[in-house]
Amino acid sequence: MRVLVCDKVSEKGIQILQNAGITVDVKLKQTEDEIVNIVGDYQAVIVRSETKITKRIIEAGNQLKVIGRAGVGVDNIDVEAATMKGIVVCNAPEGNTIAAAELTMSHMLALARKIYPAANALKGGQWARSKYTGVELKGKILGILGLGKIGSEVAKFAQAFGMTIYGYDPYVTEERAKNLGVEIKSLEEIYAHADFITVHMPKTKETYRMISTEQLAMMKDGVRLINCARGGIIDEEALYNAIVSGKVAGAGIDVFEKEPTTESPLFGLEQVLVTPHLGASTEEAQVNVAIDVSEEIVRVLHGEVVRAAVNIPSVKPELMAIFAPYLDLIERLGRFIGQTVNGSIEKVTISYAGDLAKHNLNPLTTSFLKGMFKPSLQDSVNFVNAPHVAKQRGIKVSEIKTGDTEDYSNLITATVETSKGTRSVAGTVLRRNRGHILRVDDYNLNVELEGHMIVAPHYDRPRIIGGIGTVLGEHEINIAHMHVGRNVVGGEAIAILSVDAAVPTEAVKELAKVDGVLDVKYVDLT
Ligand SMILES: NC(=O)c1ccc[n+]([C@@H]2O[C@H](COP(=O)([O-])OP(=O)(O)OC[C@H]3O[C@@H](n4cnc5c(N)ncnc54)[C@H](O)[C@@H]3O)[C@@H](O)[C@H]2O)c1
Ligand SMILES: O=C(O)[C@H](O)COP(=O)(O)O
Repeated sequence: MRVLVCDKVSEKGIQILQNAGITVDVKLKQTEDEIVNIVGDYQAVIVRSETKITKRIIEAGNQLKVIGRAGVGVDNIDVEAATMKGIVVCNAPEGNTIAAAELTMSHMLALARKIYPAANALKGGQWARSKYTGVELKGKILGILGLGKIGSEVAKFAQAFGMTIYGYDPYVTEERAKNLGVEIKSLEEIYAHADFITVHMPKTKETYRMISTEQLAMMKDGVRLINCARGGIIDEEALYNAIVSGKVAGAGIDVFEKEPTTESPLFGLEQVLVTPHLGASTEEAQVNVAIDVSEEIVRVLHGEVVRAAVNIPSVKPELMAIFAPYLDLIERLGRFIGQTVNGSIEKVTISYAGDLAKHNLNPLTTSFLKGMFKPSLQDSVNFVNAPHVAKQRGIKVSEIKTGDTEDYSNLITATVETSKGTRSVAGTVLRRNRGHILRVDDYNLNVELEGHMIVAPHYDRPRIIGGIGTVLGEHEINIAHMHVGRNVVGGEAIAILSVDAAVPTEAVKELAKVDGVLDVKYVDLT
């Protein structure tokens, strides 16, 4: 296995990959074309924020299984293109939190005390004390937009300086904010009252230029702004104008709309303190993120559970112990359905009953979809792209949590509606963690979901089962188990056979001709 490292990462991470038997090629500062030419030889790529992993690169990466970001932001990776190709995108979400929060505080303190212009003046030969009188943080209001990992750390640091913290984050509860000592406020309230405002959210359609001329005008005179998150969240031109007009007293900017950059009107203003995207650039953070992303890449390449994938649901290890047998069961239910329905699939409803229903069931539903598409899409569908394949095909997927476990500790029922009808299967995990199918449509049964199976709805009358046995015998296929489910004597019934070998298409056709057999499907669960 080979990993291509496109941006500078700590040796500690590279050692982890090498110790796992992975060949590591470090090729820095490559153009898109250069990467396109070589990426086909690699199963994994590692980047920081410099190298852009574009759709072209992803399309050329025929063996790519994972793109690792040694850091937080994945806006330099075309995650959608990776997802559609079934490539895991993972990051190192925690390793540089403290580094970025400390840089934010550095900017805040430096702005408050005018350290940058004062230092420059002194080095330029001016002993100008009164010109560089600053303000204190104590007693001031800090507005934090984005109360995730870094925003939360900044809140803690700033409280230690005696600041009052106002926070805005539509995805954070009042309870969590209260625990952090943050007062949740609207954006308007923050703009009206904050002495310092710092942004800590990802760059999205919603956050791009979310602080522009209109918002700056709503702010308190003399406000100081900090952006150590992503370039473009604060509109650079609007900021420039607001500083020149005197509305904004200062700004600390670590990230820019266009990177790298060595030219910006902001660089000409002494009230602006700039750093070249140094938020994560501490020795400690670089070791942390390199280790985290490398371990994640080893896990992906070894087929283990991924912890920090941004495009698949990750499962905590303790939950994984509960989920593991059900992930296997539900994938098999999906494969069973995928091979037994007629017509094109329009809707999938999965009902979960029992203790399982307490958890986020996204990984289980994804596993079902992966299994359902597997017979038609083979290896082009995986845990990463299965929900997107469903969406792309216009298939509606929903989950229901119910209480009725029918005496099993957990029961999963999947119902698939197609252009030609509905198929429903229910299953659970029984002895030795084996997945069992307990119901097909209205028929109750109990069959282990494995190996080669035949599903044959038929009329409940003599000689049909015998006819099926004769055909299989003629093809030298041994029957291991057989279960027949029926609801009304003489009505319709279903036969589910477990057989010891693959059933050739010819045999399936012959089985379908047995008088009284309504349909025959061969299910391969090997
Ligand atoms: N300067 C650097 O070198 C550096 C280093 C690390 C991280 N970062 C960047 O800092 C930012 C925050 O990183 P993090 O690790 O704290 O991420 P995080 O995911 O833990 O937190 C981001 C927070 O932003 C919130 N959010 C999303 N949209 C929002 C909106 N419209 N308004 C308000 N809040 C919103 C989310 O709910 C979340 O709580 C990211 O953009 C990351 O890329 C920069
Ligand atoms: O999102 C991040 O983790 C930071 O922006 C750090 O980027 P870097 O790894 O290029 O320093």
